[in-house]
Amino acid sequence: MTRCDSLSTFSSLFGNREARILVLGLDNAGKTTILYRLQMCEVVSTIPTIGFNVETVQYNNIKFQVWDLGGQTSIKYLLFKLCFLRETSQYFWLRHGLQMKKMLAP
Ligand SMILES: Nc1nc2c(ncn2[C@@H]2O[C@H](COP(=O)(O)OP(=O)(O)OP(=O)(O)O)[C@@H](O)[C@H]2O)c(=O)[nH]1
Ligand SMILES: [Mg+2]
Repeated sequence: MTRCDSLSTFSSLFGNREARILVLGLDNAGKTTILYRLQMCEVVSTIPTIGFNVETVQYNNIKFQVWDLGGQTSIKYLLFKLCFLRETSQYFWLRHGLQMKKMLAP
């Protein structure tokens, strides 16, 4: 899927407006890779995200503010709270099937 294909899919969800997207997932799921793939059309090498990355991605008339939240357990539940408390247009939980057990662990 190209960058434009991906953004076109997102834009069909939001229509013509600004949108804030929260990308959630376990560590090493590929969240930061997706963020920079959308923004720069490149697959960049990443390191584990401490805290978050936030970038703006423009596509046609739509401005996406994409929040990529580090998946480390210590901040995972804080970020969940943020997700529900703040005004967020959409959020995505990025997961790998083999990580379900880890996600469900206390
Ligand atoms: N094979 C494969 N590897 C991927 C893919 N997406 C990301 N990776 C690799 O997975 C590793 C982790 O990617 P990140 O984007 O840093 O993962 P993350 O979800 O941001 O991780 P945290 O910041 O720790 O929460 C990197 O080595 C990426 O190159 C994918 O679609 N396929
Ligand atoms: Mg990351």
